[in-house]
Amino acid sequence: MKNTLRIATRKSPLALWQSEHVAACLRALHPGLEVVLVPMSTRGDEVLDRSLAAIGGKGLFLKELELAMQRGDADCAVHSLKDVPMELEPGFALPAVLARADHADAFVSNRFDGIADLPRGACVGTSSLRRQAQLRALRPDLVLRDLRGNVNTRLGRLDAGEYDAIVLACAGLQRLGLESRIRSRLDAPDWLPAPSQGAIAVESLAGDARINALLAPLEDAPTRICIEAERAMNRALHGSCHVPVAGLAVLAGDRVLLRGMVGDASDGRSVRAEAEGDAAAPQAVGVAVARALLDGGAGEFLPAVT
Ligand SMILES: NCc1[nH]cc(CCC(=O)O)c1CC(=O)O
Repeated sequence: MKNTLRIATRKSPLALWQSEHVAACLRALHPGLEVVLVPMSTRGDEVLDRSLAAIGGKGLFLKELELAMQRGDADCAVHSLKDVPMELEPGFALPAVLARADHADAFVSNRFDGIADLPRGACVGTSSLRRQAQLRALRPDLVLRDLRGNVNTRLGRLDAGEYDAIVLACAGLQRLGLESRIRSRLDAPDWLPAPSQGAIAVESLAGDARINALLAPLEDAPTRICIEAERAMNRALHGSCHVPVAGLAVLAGDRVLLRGMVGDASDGRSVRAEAEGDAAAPQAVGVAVARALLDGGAGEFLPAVT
């Protein structure tokens, strides 16, 4: 068998950048390995006129890529980890999470430097319930409008004057060479990103030992610790793109500190909690923060937690 590894990827510029990045890392790690991309379209990319929540958000960007792996048309898939559901489909694994890039959100505008500078009633574009909840909490007067599509599409609509400002992930802008569009970083502790924001993960068939051995050296251990805490919190809250859950873990030596937030996108009320624990057991920290959030009343903002 030829020494080849095929990466299934979405076709958006950001997805292609991320997959090319993983391909370049793999070529450097394994001289002689031929690494090719298999670009494909997913439902999440095609349906742009409805919110992700309305078309059944969960795994929307993954399904077609997983089917390609199951058919044997691809060996692995590259994802933004924040778009990966908390529970993978049976038979799939995440053998590698790469070193996290910038985790923060970006305030992007052609006229204003930050949220505090927006005039009363200004219009901000974002379809993320998490971003909407945090904007509402800071500025109840803002008009929040949906904004979907890939990063370039969203910037184009800002530039066309449809919004006074939009919120995007810093990591996506940086990867696409658009860092100069960031007017200010929205960062912890005041503003929290999506769990796993800024981290790239590689998905594969759990039983594919040859591929998983090739992917293993891409892993970044500190990033894995942080995202395990964030994803355990999100899992315990039944978090998904239907739910405004935010969270960020940071490592300090052998300790991991996790901050979490659950909010209401319509009225800006929110609950926050944080916990610290042993970096050897990050999921316990995630569960502790989820419990503290629920004790603080977060259940009211969550559809399905029992
Ligand atoms: N929801 C789409 C998405 N998924 C991952 C990123 C950014 C890159 C990352 O978080 O790693 C983006 C764009 C955005 O939120 O602005």
